[in-house]
Amino acid sequence: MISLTELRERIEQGAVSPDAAIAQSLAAIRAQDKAIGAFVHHDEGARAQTAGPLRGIAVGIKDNIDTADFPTEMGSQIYRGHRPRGDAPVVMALKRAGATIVGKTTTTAFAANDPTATLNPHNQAHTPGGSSSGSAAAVGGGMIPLALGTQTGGSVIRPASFCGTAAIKPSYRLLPTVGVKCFSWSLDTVGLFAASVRDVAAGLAAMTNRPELLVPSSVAAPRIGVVTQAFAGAPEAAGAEALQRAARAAAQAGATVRELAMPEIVAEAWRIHPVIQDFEAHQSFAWEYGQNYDAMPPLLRGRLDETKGATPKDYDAAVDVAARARAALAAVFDEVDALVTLSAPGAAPKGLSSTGDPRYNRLWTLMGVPCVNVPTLVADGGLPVGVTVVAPFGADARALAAAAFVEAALKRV
Ligand SMILES: NC(=O)CC[C@H](N)C(=O)O
Repeated sequence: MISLTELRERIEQGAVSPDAAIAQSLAAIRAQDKAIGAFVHHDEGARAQTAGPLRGIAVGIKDNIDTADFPTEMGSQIYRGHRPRGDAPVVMALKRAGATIVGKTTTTAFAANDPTATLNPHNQAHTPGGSSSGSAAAVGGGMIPLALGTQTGGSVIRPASFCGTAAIKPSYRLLPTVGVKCFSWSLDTVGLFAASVRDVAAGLAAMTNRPELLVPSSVAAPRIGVVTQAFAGAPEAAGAEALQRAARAAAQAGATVRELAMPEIVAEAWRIHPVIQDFEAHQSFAWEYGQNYDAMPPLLRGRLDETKGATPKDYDAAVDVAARARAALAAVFDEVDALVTLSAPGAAPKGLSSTGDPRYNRLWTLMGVPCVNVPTLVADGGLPVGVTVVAPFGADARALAAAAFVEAALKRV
């Protein structure tokens, strides 16, 4: 993978020019993307900017995010050739920080569950995950140092785990979702993929102009609660092993580590995430579903067919559960600094019929809390498996620092 912070250091030292850094990514895309299929469109003529903390950094943007310089097709034939007039604010934030947008990365149609043709860069017989399939595969495959994705269920953290990249799903609304195709406005969150936790932090700090998000050179050992999310069912062997390994490594590095059960209302929030997602999706996709039914992606359409009966009363009750669960989860953090949990049930599933299961991701999306994927082990077939580090709402710096601690601890075992 291309490390953003290492590349930036080389650019600052004059060892590589910003244009050469962009050219390196374009060459990597040319060499690899025919096989992987991470990009929908990319610009062979992309050039570096001359100033800004992200100068020379080639970025891929998930194709459900508006760009003026590339079509934005949402992974759906309904939007074939669609070209927004302007850039989404998150794209402008990258440009203002000096980054170069080199292309648009594949998304499952409307960031739901109908798989793309993108392959996992570590093992082409497997899915890269979704819905941010192209962003995870492009960073994991060493084509670009930074990419944007979005998460409504588990669409940033899970593909990051499957493709062996670090990633952050920041606190809800830290990054604006204006100009992002809406799926569920209570859940949709823009996230970042990069090679390491420090790289992700550097990207987010530059985009938001919040240097406090950078990981300090030394991180104090955190108090960690390990959460198995038993309410979501048991993981596969590789998922369980990743969680154990991360917990053990953190403890050996000096962290206080203990298993933590979630309050019942938090488990209840896990159950009702789909009620909120699907009720809002019916409104978000009212035009596509109502006027383009036949062209809708089949899995998303089927899901909307199944959930047509949901009532405002069901939705309001779910919103109430979510609010109470957020308060209960905040209290959990009186006792620990961060949680460590599963990023996925196991390694990336074989084949391209599924992008994997978001069951260990969706609770945290609904809670709005920052989540960082830390690559943890490599399972059979060369497939990576990560864990998720979670911090309280608004404590993105703490999530990143704790994740960097776990990442460094894993390197020592
Ligand atoms: N965009 C999303 O996060 C929702 C898609 C789906 N629930 C998933 O996580 O795979």
